[in-house]
Amino acid sequence: MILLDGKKVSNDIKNEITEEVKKMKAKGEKVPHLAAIIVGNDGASLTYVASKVKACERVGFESTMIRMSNTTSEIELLDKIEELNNNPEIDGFIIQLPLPKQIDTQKVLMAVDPDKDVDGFHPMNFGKMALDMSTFIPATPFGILELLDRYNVETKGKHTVVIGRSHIVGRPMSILMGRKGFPGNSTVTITHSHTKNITQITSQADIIISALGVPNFLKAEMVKDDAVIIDVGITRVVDETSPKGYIITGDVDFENVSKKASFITPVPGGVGPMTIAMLLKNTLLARELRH
Ligand SMILES: Nc1nc2c(c(=O)[nH]1)N[C@@H](CN(C=O)c1ccc(C(=O)N[C@@H](CCC(=O)O)C(=O)O)cc1)CN2
Repeated sequence: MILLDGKKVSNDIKNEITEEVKKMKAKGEKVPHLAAIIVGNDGASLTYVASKVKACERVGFESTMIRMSNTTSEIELLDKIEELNNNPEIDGFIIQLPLPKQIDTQKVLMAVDPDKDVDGFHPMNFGKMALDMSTFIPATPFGILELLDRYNVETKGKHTVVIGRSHIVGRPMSILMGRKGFPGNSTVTITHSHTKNITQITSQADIIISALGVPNFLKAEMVKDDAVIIDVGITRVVDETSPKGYIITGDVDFENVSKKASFITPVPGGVGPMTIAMLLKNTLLARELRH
């Protein structure tokens, strides 16, 4: 079994981006600037945005974090988005998800200038991705493609089963794994909460990408020998004995599934760190497209 080490690969990517930024600085160019809007006080979301800001500092990007209260109205958020759309200093920005209930997420994401949409969530960018056009690919699926690429995991002609159909991971992942090129060219099945007899489907898969958010959902008996396992789950499970009071748990029963897998991502240290690295890549791309 080979561990797909997202922590290591994301560090490699950050080092590569740092070199690009040094070249920009040497030419007297302005460095990429990422902004992140966070609405509310969700602990996990605050951690992720803090990691994004830290990653920007590490590679030499500028960053701006905008905190808005939990009671922010949709109009107030749309005004802030308009401000960022029109701010020439900002190359790309994200709105950290999930958003509080009073805000229509889809409406908000559609308000982002597609050229600054470094999360790749705007329908125009999603459509471009589906049509194999060059665009911002959502960071988590982009990170998974990069991991498969850097570890030379064969995807052509394989059967990929995606568990979960979220707009952020499952849906784009299913499109990307089936597209022409590498990684891709695989035959994709997408499963969700209404899928019947899921074990029958997962046990035929060469590659399983689980983005369900149910701790230890994928058991060894659901997986065939030598399958490639990508675990996108990052659930915080209460654990009084750990210093933080919780442990991060993936969708995959790692201890048992890893004994059968050919390649597997750990949680933590797998797909999560790749998400941040690929957001930086998208921000670099946004900067290049604007200049
Ligand atoms: N606007 C967005 N919102 C959300 C996205 C996104 O891509 N754009 N994805 C997730 C959250 N996310 C980034 O925003 C994210 C999740 C997890 C990690 C990560 O590095 N996880 C670590 C564990 C960290 C921990 O202690 O909690 C790991 O897996 O090793 C990074 C980014 C939803 N929202």
